[in-house]
Amino acid sequence: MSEAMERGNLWVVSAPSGAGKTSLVRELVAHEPRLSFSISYTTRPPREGEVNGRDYVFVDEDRFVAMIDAGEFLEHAQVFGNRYGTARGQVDRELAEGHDVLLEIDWQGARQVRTMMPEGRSIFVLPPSREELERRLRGRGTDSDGVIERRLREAHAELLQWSEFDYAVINDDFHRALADMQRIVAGEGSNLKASRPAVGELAERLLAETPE
Ligand SMILES: Nc1ncnc2c1ncn2[C@@H]1O[C@H](COP(=O)(O)OP(=O)(O)OP(=O)(O)O)[C@@H](O)[C@H]1O
Ligand SMILES: Nc1nc2c(ncn2[C@@H]2O[C@H](COP(=O)(O)O)[C@@H](O)[C@H]2O)c(=O)[nH]1
Repeated sequence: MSEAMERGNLWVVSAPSGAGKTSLVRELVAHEPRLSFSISYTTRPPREGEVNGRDYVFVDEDRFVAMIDAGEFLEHAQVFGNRYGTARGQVDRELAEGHDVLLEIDWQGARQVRTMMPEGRSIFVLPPSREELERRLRGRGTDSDGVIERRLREAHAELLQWSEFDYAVINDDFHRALADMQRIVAGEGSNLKASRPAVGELAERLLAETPE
């Protein structure tokens, strides 16, 4: 008699733009063979160096709306003036095959996933300061000043959600943050209840530094 395959775990990672979640998640997935990264769909134009099907599936507005109408998204949202969404089929398949799946999505998507898949676990990544967040966005060199300013403005709305997540990681030192994420996905991390005082203090400071 064959044993029933154990379903994989769903992980959601969110953070203000520029906090470093993509960099952390890429490293995490590279070191964790059990974990697969869900490639999102977006209407945002590709940045230099981004590859269709690796970084995102880049689609136009009509295709995105057709996918919404066909119920193909697990979650989707308008973020910084573009649409982003997670295709349901791939995630369901991976989980059914026993793989853990990681979604890197904004707070609106995280909220939708929390409602539909409450068994999922979520991680919020915080930058060490607003100044460092801006330095990282500018240093990345991928966005115009206008886009960077919009992302910094909208950091406030993202930061307001920190306490809705199960875990928080402060991305000050990259390797320490990566090690924290590795512990969390291995089931050995301290949840937010345990790390709440330090994280709460930083989150409040960041909220004060990033006006609405
Ligand atoms: N701990 C760190 N220290 C210094 N720089 C970092 C650190 N983590 C990430 N970075 C850098 O900060 C920049 C932003 O990182 P990244 O693109 O991963 O952010 P993000 O949160 O995914 O942003 P977005 O939501 O816009 O995609 C990158 O240039 C990255 O190399
Ligand atoms: N709700 C969703 N948000 C997503 C998804 N994929 C990415 N994102 C978020 O968008 C912003 C901007 O990303 P960028 O690549 O343009 O810098 C970032 O905060 C992501 O978390 C998704 O499928 N759904």
